[in-house]
Amino acid sequence: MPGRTAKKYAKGRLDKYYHMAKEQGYRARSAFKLIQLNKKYNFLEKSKCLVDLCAAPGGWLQVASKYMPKPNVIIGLDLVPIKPIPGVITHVEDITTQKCRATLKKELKTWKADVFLHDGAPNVGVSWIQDAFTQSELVLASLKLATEFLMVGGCFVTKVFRSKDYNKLIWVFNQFFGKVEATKPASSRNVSAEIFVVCREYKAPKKVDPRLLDPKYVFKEIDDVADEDMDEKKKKERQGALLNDLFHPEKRKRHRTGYADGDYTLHIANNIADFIKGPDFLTTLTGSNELRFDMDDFGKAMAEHPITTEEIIACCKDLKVLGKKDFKDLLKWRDAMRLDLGITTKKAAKDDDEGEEEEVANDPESLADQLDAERKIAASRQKREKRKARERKAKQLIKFRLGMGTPSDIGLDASEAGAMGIMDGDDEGLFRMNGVSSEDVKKTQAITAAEQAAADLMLTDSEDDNEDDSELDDEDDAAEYDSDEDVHRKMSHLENKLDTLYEQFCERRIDKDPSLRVKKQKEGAKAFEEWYGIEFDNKRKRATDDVDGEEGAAGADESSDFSDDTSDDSDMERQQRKKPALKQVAGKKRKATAVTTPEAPEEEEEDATVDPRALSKRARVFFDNPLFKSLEQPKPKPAAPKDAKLTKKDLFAKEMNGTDDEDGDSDLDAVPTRQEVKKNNKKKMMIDGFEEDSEDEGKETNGFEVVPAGLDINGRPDDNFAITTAEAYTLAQKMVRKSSKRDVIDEAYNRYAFNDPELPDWFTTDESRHNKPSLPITKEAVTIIRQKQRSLDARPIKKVAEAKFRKQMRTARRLEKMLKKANNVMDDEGGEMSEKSKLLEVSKLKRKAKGKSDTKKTEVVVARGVNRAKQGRPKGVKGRYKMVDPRMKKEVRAEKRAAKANGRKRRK
Ligand SMILES: C[S@@+](CC[C@H](N)C(=O)[O-])C[C@H]1O[C@@H](n2cnc3c(N)ncnc32)[C@H](O)[C@@H]1O
Repeated sequence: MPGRTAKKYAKGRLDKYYHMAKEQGYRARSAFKLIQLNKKYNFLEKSKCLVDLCAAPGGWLQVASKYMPKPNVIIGLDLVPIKPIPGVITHVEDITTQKCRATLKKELKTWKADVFLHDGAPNVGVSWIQDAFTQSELVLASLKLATEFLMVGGCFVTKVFRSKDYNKLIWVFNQFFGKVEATKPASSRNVSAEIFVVCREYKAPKKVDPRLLDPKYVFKEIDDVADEDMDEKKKKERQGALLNDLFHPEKRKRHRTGYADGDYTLHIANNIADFIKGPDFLTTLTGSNELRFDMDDFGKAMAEHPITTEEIIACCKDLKVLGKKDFKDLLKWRDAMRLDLGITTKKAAKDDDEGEEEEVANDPESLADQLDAERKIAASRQKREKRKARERKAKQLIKFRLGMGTPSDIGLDASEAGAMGIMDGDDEGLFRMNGVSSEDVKKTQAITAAEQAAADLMLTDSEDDNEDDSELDDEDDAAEYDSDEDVHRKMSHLENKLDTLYEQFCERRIDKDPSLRVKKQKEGAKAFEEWYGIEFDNKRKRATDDVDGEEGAAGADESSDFSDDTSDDSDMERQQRKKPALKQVAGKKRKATAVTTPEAPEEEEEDATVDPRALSKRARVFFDNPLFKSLEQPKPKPAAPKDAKLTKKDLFAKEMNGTDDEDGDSDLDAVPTRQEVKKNNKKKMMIDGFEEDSEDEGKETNGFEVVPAGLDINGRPDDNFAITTAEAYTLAQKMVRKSSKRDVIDEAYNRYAFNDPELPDWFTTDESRHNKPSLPITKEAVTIIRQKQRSLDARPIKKVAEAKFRKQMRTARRLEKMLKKANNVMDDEGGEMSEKSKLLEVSKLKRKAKGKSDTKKTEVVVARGVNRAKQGRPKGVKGRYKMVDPRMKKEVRAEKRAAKANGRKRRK
């Protein structure tokens, strides 16, 4: 894109020297080149006459005028006019012409210049080679002028380009000057091929050899001499090197002496005739980008020659992309063409071929080397492909791990998947800590193993035998996870360890924190109650109260169930003997789904081992589910003697831990159906899901003590069972209607209801904080509950009522006393008091009893506002009063303070 390149180039030009030149008022950034050259060689300070060739726009002239001592003569010449600079003479001249010489002579007259500057650069537009050549010509032209008008010891500063002419120019300079130094000032861009040569101590020879200043001679003669001097051996060496460059361009050596000959442009096109006829055809071939057939008639004839194939023409169009074979074809074509044209004979051609073959054979890259190199390339390509395949596989494994692929994606077929533990069709996405299926375990292990293998692959890709290693690894992994039992064993071992550690952690925490201990106990009791019902807890409470009696002692023991295992055992044994059916309550909650049917036979009712009254509301709701109706009730088995010995706590612990014995099924058989519950309780009164047996109140029936729910004055269950929350109210409302009741029951089977009892403790503990259903509430329910709460709040609290009562009592006592005294006064047996004084005394006592003092209070009224300067009773004041003004109040206080202080002084 030319636009972009131009922009970039222009931008790159705006460097710091550009900005500095702008700031300091120089016309060109090149001014700094002269400043830096002068800084190094100090030629301006001691010169009085200076000639600047190719001076436009005048940057160097500005510098010269600034640094040269005054008065001075500064002459500037250029092809283009230079804007006037004070004290500087400028002319429009071509420095290569005689006219320019005449102008200069006219200006200088008999003077000789101290310094000659030349910063000429050919105007661009022609080819680079042409530019370079003209530059060299310009240099020689400027040198020619300098040799004519420079004074002895004078200085000549010129710009040259690092080209094949560079050394020749330096040689010429050395013929005229005592000191010749090439330098590149910092302000000269590195990308520029320009270099500045400072020639000092001009020798001013009386006779100048015109050939030294003739470009044709200077640049040609030396080249020809060199070619002639080149002996046969060197020629062969050069040819060999050129062939090497052709066949192995990647090994081509850089020309460190300067720019490669002719390598000035990006694209070099030469005439095909030079290649066919020229003696230095190899140089032409290596130094060209293109060999053109259209430069002259010879070329055109060559293009149409029958030997010239289209391939040859195509090859000649872009030589830089050709390979070894193409170059060989080109050389063969050249030989054939030369033979055909009669330039060479067959014998000479044969000799040439031999020579060429010899060169090729002498080439350091022999065929064996080439084969070796090619083998290396093939091996590295293979390695690269292997690495890429491994990386691809690893990526797919990661994808699979993230659930974005299938085992087939990672190149595992069914058997491999099986071996590695990846099961097809396994859609269980979640891993469980407990009860992990063998499939899950295998899958996890396989993924881990596969990931490990992938990591190994990624890490060791540089090794040749990596693949073998990884294969071995895979085999090892497969062998490692061959056995399900092994996997189970390992997993359960790990889980046990984890559980143990968690339990230890919990215990330590509870030991440290007493509040946690209390909480834990409460939770234990609550959980127990959740399952067995509140009766057991009530019994425990009662037993605690009844410590003195025999029963009380037993109860006390029972109450210690929660802390002492041994006492609990003995006591519960007794309980078990009494109520063998109790143990049948035990069973896993989730297993209980396989329990009873409503159509259970009559005789089985007797074996209904659990009294539903003993169950909590939650447990009953669970077992009352209509789902159980459809299940067949298996025949109950007699209670196992082992279980009979178990205590309630043991049973509870068993259930809470989810551990079960072989008799688990029989336990489950004992859970009663709703019909059984109804039959068992048909003589009993049901109150809000809790029963009361008035006859058996306080007694133990069917293994559980039945404690009646309290009733309020309206005969409704007391506050323990009252609807106190908006949730309960909403629920109750729903339960009234048949359809909504069904919904409630259905909704009760939610994810919160059936927690997997096999989940680890640490998980359930954490979950219990958040795993609660949010029950729906209605606006109406909220309003009712609020009103209820308000009415409750309106009632006086106990303490206030007590305080009021105490006050009343005190008043009553006071009145009693007063009455006694009043009676005494009235009975004045001595007759010392008059009737009037008796009345006065009685009324005084009366007031005293009421807590009122005799002395009337005097109200102090400040005389401000409406009362300011008011005579008589102030507004709105009854009884005694005293008018004061704010000032007086302060003065009175001050007086009091002073009096007090005086009194103290006097006392001292
Ligand atoms: C790089 S500029 C010189 C800048 C100058 N040194 C400065 O500081 O302002 C090169 C100049 O050489 C001039 N030039 C090229 N060929 C010339 C020739 N044959 N005769 C005179 N001037 C020539 C161009 O016109 C151009 O202005």
